[in-house]
Order: sequence, then structure tokens, then C-alpha cells
Amino acid sequence: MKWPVVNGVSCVTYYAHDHELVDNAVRFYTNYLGLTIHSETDNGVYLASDDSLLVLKLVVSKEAPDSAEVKKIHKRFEEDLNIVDWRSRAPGFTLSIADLNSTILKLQQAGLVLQITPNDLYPNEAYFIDPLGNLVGLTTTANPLSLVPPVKKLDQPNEGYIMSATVSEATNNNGAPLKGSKNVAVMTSGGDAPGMNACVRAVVRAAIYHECKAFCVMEGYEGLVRGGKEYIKEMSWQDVRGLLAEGGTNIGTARCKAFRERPGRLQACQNMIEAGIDALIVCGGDGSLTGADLFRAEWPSLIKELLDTNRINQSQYHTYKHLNICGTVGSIDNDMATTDATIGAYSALARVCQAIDYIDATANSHSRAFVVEVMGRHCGWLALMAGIATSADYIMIPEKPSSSKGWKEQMCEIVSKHRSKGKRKTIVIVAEGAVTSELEPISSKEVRDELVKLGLDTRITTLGHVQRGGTAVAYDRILATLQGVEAVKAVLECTPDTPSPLIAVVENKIVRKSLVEAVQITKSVAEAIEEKNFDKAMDLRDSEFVEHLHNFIAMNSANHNEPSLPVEKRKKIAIVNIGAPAGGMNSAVYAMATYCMSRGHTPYAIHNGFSGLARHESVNLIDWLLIQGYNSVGGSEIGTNRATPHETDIGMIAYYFEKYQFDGLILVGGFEAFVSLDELEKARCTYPSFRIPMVLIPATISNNVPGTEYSLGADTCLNALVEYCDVVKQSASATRDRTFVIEVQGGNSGYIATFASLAVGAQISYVPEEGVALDQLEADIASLRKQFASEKGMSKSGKLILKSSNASKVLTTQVLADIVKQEAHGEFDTKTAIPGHVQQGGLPSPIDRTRAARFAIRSVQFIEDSFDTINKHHYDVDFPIENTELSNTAAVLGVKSSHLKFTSIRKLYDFETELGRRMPKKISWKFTRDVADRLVGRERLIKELGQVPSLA
Ligand SMILES: Nc1ncnc2c1ncn2[C@@H]1O[C@H](COP(=O)(O)OP(=O)(O)OP(=O)(O)O)[C@@H](O)[C@H]1O
Ligand SMILES: O=P(O)(O)OC[C@H]1O[C@](O)(CO)[C@@H](O)[C@@H]1O
Ligand SMILES: [Mg+2]
Repeated sequence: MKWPVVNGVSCVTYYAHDHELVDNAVRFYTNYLGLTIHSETDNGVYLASDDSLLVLKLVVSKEAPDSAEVKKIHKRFEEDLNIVDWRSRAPGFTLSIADLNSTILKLQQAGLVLQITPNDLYPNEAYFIDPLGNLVGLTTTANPLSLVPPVKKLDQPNEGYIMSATVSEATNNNGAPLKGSKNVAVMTSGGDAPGMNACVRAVVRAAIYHECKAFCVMEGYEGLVRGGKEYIKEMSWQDVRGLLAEGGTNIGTARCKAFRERPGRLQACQNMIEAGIDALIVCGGDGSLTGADLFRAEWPSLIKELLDTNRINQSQYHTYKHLNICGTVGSIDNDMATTDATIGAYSALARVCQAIDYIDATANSHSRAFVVEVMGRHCGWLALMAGIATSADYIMIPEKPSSSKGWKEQMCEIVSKHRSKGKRKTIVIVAEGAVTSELEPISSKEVRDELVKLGLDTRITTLGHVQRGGTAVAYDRILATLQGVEAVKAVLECTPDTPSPLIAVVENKIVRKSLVEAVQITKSVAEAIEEKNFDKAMDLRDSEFVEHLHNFIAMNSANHNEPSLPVEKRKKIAIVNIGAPAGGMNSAVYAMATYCMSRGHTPYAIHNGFSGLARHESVNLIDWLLIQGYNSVGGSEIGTNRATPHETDIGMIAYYFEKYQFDGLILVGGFEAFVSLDELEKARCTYPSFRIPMVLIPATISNNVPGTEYSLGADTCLNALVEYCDVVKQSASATRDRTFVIEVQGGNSGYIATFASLAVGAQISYVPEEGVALDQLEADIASLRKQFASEKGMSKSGKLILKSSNASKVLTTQVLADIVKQEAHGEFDTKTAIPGHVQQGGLPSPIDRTRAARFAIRSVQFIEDSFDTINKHHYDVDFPIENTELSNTAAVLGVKSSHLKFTSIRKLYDFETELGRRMPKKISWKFTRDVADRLVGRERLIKELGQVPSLA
């Protein structure tokens, strides 16, 4: 794509008040507009187009965020949205019509505020607001826009939060709130999936919050076809209480034949109109959403036929002329295009991994082979991710088949090599839809027969519907809840011209996509497989899927295939765990070591942190056989502690680095690891042995490492906490009149408390960023009293209060519980529950295992890429300490909007960290607090997160 500069400007300079904003803008311009980073300085980034023309400079201004300058930018932004002649105001880019259209689509998919000129004067222009608040124009001088209908507003500008949804009120085009304007129905369809209940709860409560009536369509499309009050039921706030903790879908689901035929859809249309439904939210898989899309496309003809045959009257015809429909993706298969995850997929993955962990034990005992068949009719996502998370020997997925004979040879060769290296067990995972390159189905029995031929005592385990059962993991509850809230907002904001939305999760954000397009791309994956065009099928899967597959193959070839790097490029790379244990630490070691082996590097483990190294020279070559099984154990197998290099003996550490001639270091840990990396980077001028690439993989349940929105271990912790809270809530509900104050870990970060409260439906949460303000406490107690009074001890009315241990030093958990109890005046009872270190979790979650593998492999690649840069200065007497290129070789690997990004420790430590509080300056999840409160009807008095003084 070419990006010539218009208006005779060769360089456009934008100002932002902090590095984070510049990072967001850089991410945006590189991801969506195809620019590349030309160079970086301490206070800005230059971006260039493909043809190396300098077009954009993003600068960190010294001005404070509330400075006059920044206010001016915002004012201009607001004015610009209303002016007619934007052209004179906005710097922009000229594009071909095709590029313009595809860029506009990308921008819409990114959920950006977007305006397309609605008048004839400039029909070829689109304008958007970039992440710095600047108005930017895209122009073409070719044909008028034809592909994209005018869309006034889709969403707020992105910033990139861990699964955040926007929580602003639904508004019309003039910004007026939309309240009470619709009857909103939700249904679940296709195979049930854990998390569907959370979605139903969120839709019902968000609809009621917006003063709409909420309905549930029972039994999927079957209920829509049958109609009547039995199948289309109005729901109250209380009707969806307790749903978060329940698996499956309580409103029923079905695979409905009648809806596949036009007469069935005609009847469904009539039933919806008779029930007065204005908007329908469908939570289902690819099939259900294909049905929804067809229903949408046919609606005008259906409603016309109903009018012509007198099945509805004129007034109904006019009121319901446009179908307002919205999809959220609920399926364990994770096979819907344009969304990274479907509701239920990670819960099913958790079931699969748990089962394989169990099988591992018996397989190992008997030295047996197991063929494990997992679900997924047309998609290998479950098999692939389970393969990584359990370090299976071989996987078979529909997207990447081998030839009819080839798979047997390949599988047997790999399995034999693993056995010859001493492995006692063999696990082969077969996706239900696995095929050969000739599309012949591969059965588990065939696989077993091949393994038997190798002389292995082999069993088949078909996991079946166990995979769909059980309660949803934390991730699915959060995803489903945020998507349900967004779906309601979307249907309220839809106008007759708005394309039907699909609520997706992309880059860790909840965004609206086009339902039509998602269905089309999903169909093309199936078509590509049918045409045996497997490369195309892989291309159509998201890039993360492809990366995971490459990683699996690389890790699996460790220690038996010829390494992929030439001898002179092979290095010695060390890994160390620092800080408290966190789920995924062992997986990081396993992935780092096996990937190193596949490349030809030598992996070393530093045992028991820096103190282990300094005091006991605890360094070992990592042995392939010894780390088998690492994925399926919690804690830190190589040992971890909090001591930083300075706190131990940095000189001794440098000595051992020199002795072992390490060429690269990977640190896995939390804030202490962050501080350690800073110390090592600063010590490079004194100790040449630290002049090597160093990467930190954030791993802490507190999720407080600057430079990332997600740390390994946080998901495992959330699952452990959610399980604990479910049990406590069950007890509280059984006694009808009890509140529990649960103390949550997380240091000065309220991340865990906030996301757990969203996932369990806690009535109240207190976090360090807000403290426990007395007026808030008073309001919360008053609200609890009101609720218990209205329920009169007749229903399941247990309540949870989640308190971060550092939310207040004065109000300890016990004191807080005592105050609540006293102020309840006997109307309800209050107790405490302290999960403590249980929150570190037992077995790491599949999310933490698979992310750990991805992070570790990216880290090794970073070391390979950075080695030459720093090696040039290895022997310099005056090591250049203020050289950005060099300081970039000591970096934190972070998730930013689900992109993995390396940020130099210098930049993070010096500019983006509140050292005293051990926290990043910017908190990425503040909106999630609002959603959590809104869905339990809590009014939070403190709206802004930050350093709010607490009672402490
Ligand atoms: N092409 C279609 N036209 C009309 N309705 C359809 C179509 N495809 C599916 N549906 C409706 O959606 C229902 C569910 O579809 P399907 O059985 O494919 O499950 P799904 O939504 O893909 O979920 P999962 O794959 O997770 O079980 C079908 O029973 C049918 O009622
Ligand atoms: O429960 P049923 O109707 O037998 O369907 C099983 C199918 O549903 C899914 O679990 C979800 O689509 C598939 O993986 C599996 O093939
Ligand atoms: Mg499906």
C-alpha cells in the first residue's frame, strides 16, 4: 500500500502527553494503516510508509495531561466532528479506492470512531480520530465510495485493555441517551457452551439497566418457531441471579430443523412480532449465526409475506420493518472467524487439559500410549491448544492434514524418537474432524492401530460431552459478560442503516464486527478445506492460531531433529524465575528449553533465583527428559524467590554469567523480576557479562508489571479465586442472610479483585486504587440492607464483598466485616473468608500454559534478533549507557491489545512506573469496574481509578 503525503506536508507531527499514548498511536498506525516504525528517540517515534517516505512523527510533549495544549486538542476534536468542511482541518493520506475501502473496513472493525463524508461534495473521503485525538482524513480521487455504507459512530477510540468493554450509556447519533426504547430478547443456540448463562445474565441486566424490557427465547430457534409466552419469556433482574456459576445454558438450546426452512423462519418472524420483540441477541456458534444472518437477510420478504397474508397488521408491519439482530459467539469449537475466542472455548480447553493431565498419570505408570479424541467438527483449535498445554507427542487437526499415508509415518517417527529418548508415555490428540489431505476422516481407532504396531500398549479415550460440561472458567464468564453488555448497547444504538453487528473479542478488546462478513469468512474456511486448499484455510484462521501451530511443531522436534540454526548462530541462553510462584512459570521453562533445542541453542536453568546463583552456583543444563511434564505442574520447578541481584551479590552473579558465557537471559516473574532487569541493565557498564540480550516475561498473579496488560499466572489465579468464591457464595446463599468479606491478594493492584468480582457477581469490591472511602462504605451497607430486606430471607440471597488486602490498612478484612455486621443491625450476618495462597492456583490454566509457550518462544527469538546489536559493544571500556538501541536489548515482553510487544526496561522503569507503589502509572482495566458494579446494581461513588487516598 502506498501512502503519499497530501497537502504538501512531508512530516506531520502529533503530540501526546505520555509514552503510553504514543505507543497506542504507533500500534494503531502500524496495525491498521500499514506504516512501519522508521526510528525511535526518547521522546518520539517516526513512522514511515512502505516507500520510506517520512509521514508521521509522534512526540511526547512535556505538557501535563490537563494542560491547555491537550485541552485544545480535545476541543478541536469535538469541533471537528461537527464541522462540514473537514478537509481543510485534517492532515491525511491519499489512497486508491480499493485501499480506501479496505482501510475503512479495518478501522470499523477496530471499533474506531469513524465518519464518512455523507454529502456529494467529497464523496471519496473518510475521517477518523486517531488514538491521540487527532482528526485524520483518508481521501481518494477515484470512484465514489461504494462498498461501505455511512456509519456515524461505532465505538470509542481504542486504547487496548484486557478484555474491556466501553461502558458509556447507549446513545443516539446526537449523543442523547437511549433508554426504555426497546424490548430486547436473548437466546442461546447450537451446542451449549459454558459461559452462555453469563451472557444471558449480562444481556438481561444490561437491558433492564437501560430501562428496556428483557426477554429470553427458550430452547434456541425452536422456541422462536414455537412462540408464545412459554417460549418467549419476560425476565426480571432476579430471574438471572446465580447464573454465573452454572454451566450449560439455563434457557435451553437446540439444533432446530424447522428454522433451516423458510416456513419455520416465517413463523419465527410472526412470533417475534407478536411478542413485541424489537431486538434479538443470539448467542451461538457458526451455524446459529449463519441462521441469524439468513433471518436478517430474509426479514423484509418475511414481514411482507406476513402482511400480505394478513398474519400481521399494517401497524405491526411498520413497527417491525427492520430486524435488529446481533450475534455473540458461544461455542466450544472456537471456529467463528473475526473473533479470537468464542464463549466456552477456554472452558472446554480446561476440561480437555484436566482430562489429559489425569491420563498422563496412568499412561506414565503403565508406560502406555493414549489416543485422546477431542471435539471440534471442523476446527482444530481445541486439539492444537491442548497439544501445547499438555506437551502432547502428536496432534491431528483438520486445517493441517498430512497425506493419507504420510501421517502414519510422521506420527510413528516422532513417537519413536520420543520413546527412544526415554519418555514413558505417549499422548496423541485427535480432533473429531481430523482428516487426511484427501479429506478421508482419521479415526482414533486407526491411530491406535498404528501405535500398537510400534509395540505400544495403547488405549483410546474419547472425551465427548464432558468437554462441554461444568461451570465456565473465569475467562469465559468475563468474556460473556462484557460481550452481553456490549450487545445490548449495540442493539440500542442500531439504526435501520447499521449493518447487523457481531460482538467479537479482538486484541483483548470487545469490539463490534459485521455479522455478514464474519459468516462469510467462516464459510470460506470450510470451503477451503473442502477444496483441499489447506494453506488458504490456515490463512483464514487468525495469525495466533498459525503461530501456535508453528510453535507446537518446533517444540516437538526438540532433541531429535537437526537444529534449524547453523552452528555459529547457536547460543547459550539462561532462564530464571523471580518472585512469587505464578501459573505458567514451568510452561515458560519447558517452551524456552525445547524451542532452544530445536534451534540449536543450549538452554540453562538458574535454580532458586539470583540468590541460588550467587550463593550456590545453582546452574544446570536443561535436560529434555527431566522437563517432560513441566506443563502440568504448578509452582516453579526450578525454584523462585524475591531476591534481586543487588539484594544478593551482583558481583558474584556477574562472575557466574562470565563463567558460563551466557549469551542471553530470560527472567520470568513479577515486580521483583522487573526491578532485577533494571538492575542488570544498569550494571552493564560495570560488568561486561551483562552485555547480553535480556527479556522479562511478566508472571505474577497481581498483574502489576509495567509494560504489559497481562501477566502469566493472573488467569490461573482468577480461576482459583472464582472457584473459591463460588463455594463461599453457595454457602452464603444457602443460609439466605449472609454476606462474606473475601480477602483478595494482588499487592497494590486491584486487577484480580475487579475481574473476580465480575466473574462471580460480587456485590461489592474494594481495590487499592480506590481505597475504602467511608461514604462509599456507608452507601454499600445501605444497599445491602435494602436488598436483604426486599428478599425477606426467602431466596438465595448470599452476597460477596471482595476486598483487596491492600485496599485499606486500617480496615482489615475482619474490621470491615465487623463494621458491616454491626451496621446491618441484625438484618443479615457477615463473615470473613481468606483464600490466601490458594490464589496462586494448583495446576496452571491452559491460558497461562499456552501464553507462556508463546511468550517464551518470542523471547528466544528476541535474544536471537538482539544479539548482534549488543555484542558489538561487549568489550567497550566505556559502555554507551544512554544508547537507545542498546537499552532496547533489555526489555519487557508485554501484551498490549494482545499484540506482543517488547518495551525497553529503561523506558518503562524511568517513565511508566510508580516505583513506590510497585505499579504501572497507567491502569488498563478501569472500565471493567464499572461493568462489574452495574451488573449487580451497585452505585460506585468514586469514578476514577488512581491514587485515591484510603483510610490507611
Ligand atoms: N444455514 C442455516 N440456515 C438456517 N438456520 C441455520 C443454519 N445453520 C444453522 N442454523 C440454525 O442454527 C442451529 C444451530 O446450528 P449448529 O447446529 O450448526 O450449531 P452452532 O450454532 O454452530 O453451534 P456449535 O457448533 O457450537 O454446536 C441449527 O440447528 C439451525 O436451527
Ligand atoms: O452435542 P451434539 O449435538 O452431539 O454435537 C456435538 C458437536 O457439538 C460441538 O461440541 C460444538 O459444535 C462439536 O465440537 C461437536 O461435534
Ligand atoms: Mg458450529
